[in-house]
Amino acid sequence: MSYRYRHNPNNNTVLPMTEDKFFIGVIVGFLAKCGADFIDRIWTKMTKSDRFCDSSSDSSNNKGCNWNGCERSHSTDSETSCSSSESLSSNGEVHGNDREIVAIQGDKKTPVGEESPLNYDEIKAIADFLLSKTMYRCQIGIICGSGLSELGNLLENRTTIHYEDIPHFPVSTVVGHKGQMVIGLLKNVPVVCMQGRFHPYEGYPTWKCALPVRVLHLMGVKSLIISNAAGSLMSDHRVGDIMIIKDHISMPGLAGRSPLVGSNDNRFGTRFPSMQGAYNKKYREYALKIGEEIGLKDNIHEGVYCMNGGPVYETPAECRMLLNTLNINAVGMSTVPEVVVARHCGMLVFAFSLISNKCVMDTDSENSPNHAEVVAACASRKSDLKVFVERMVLQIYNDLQSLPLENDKSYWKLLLGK
Ligand SMILES: O=P(O)(O)O[C@@H]1C[C@H](O)[C@@H](CO)O1
Ligand SMILES: Nc1nc2[nH]cnc2c(=O)[nH]1
Repeated sequence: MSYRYRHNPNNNTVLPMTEDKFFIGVIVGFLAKCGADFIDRIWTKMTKSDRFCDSSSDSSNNKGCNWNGCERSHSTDSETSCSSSESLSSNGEVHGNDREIVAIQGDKKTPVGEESPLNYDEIKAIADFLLSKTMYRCQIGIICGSGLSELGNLLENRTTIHYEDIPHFPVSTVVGHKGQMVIGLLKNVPVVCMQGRFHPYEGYPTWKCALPVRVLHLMGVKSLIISNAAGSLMSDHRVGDIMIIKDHISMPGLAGRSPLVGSNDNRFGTRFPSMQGAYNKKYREYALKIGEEIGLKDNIHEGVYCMNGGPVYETPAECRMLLNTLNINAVGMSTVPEVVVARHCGMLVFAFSLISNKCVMDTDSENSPNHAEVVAACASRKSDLKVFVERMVLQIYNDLQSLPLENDKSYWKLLLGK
């Protein structure tokens, strides 16, 4: 009988063992190692990249990961791979990689944090994709606020593109935001209309809330009509009134959440854009005039809009502060990132709030705002808004036809005011 020797680490001796026992030991050791590797691979797959980037059945929530976390092919950033540095917390709730942070609730993923903005080429690719779906070349864009999506249904001969079918695009998660882009004719004017927007409280960074504006810019849009639902702080405003926005205060912007945070691409605009005259004066004058002409003289106002982060509505104490200290007229949770990005790239902006509720100033009041009322208030004004927006589109379109050519210096003077 031949012997092999085995080291006993307990007492540092060498024990003899028969050759057949030795080979059985080698085979058992080999199988144990393979088993451990296999389990390790399965565990890694479950907890890291595959689970993080897998497409789940819920398209509304996995989109951010699929398009933006893993499949972005044009990025100049070398860290686009989805398995770069994700981590799973012990309670399984928050994952992150260099691209984005995703909150997991059950099997749904919501983007909650940092992700680098799309670059020029990526945004151009989205614009080209959308242009390939239509023969219209639109100079006017419309963004519909909560409950205001009906405006898009006015378009004739329209093409509808759902946000989930647009590469790199976020998806709408808020009631009253349809989540689709329509391109067609409004009073014979080619118009592109966003039926639904994105808000920071949905988990989107502000650059992503404003991403569609850059897309519209690269599609050729020159003037943007932006609508929102807002709570009014003014005693002379009524639910259903229109407030033409003349200026804004941006709570997220002042807190460092500007949509322009990050590297600046001069092809879009300058590093330090001015927001002076952001809300085009001529357009505001047209709107007041049109409002009067269509019988809304007592229902149309001008004012300053404040963007809050939401999703909570303001407390009565906050409402008193916004009115008495900051002189704000109406408050909402959107619009400003879109305006900032639009002005950065030289678009002309007209924005208005549909007053959907009166802000409650009294701490002991029984009244409180809710989203169903907000959406209903906007819907109840739809026929007036239809006429108002149609008239604005015609007026803006007429003006655009008399704009100088883009390579003329006076073009940029007109657009940027300098
Ligand atoms: O998208 P907008 O600003 O029109 O929607 C407002 C703000 C919140 O999203 C929602 C609150 O009711 O309405
Ligand atoms: N922040 C805020 N947003 C709104 N959107 C519609 N109404 C309101 C409101 O009262 N406050």
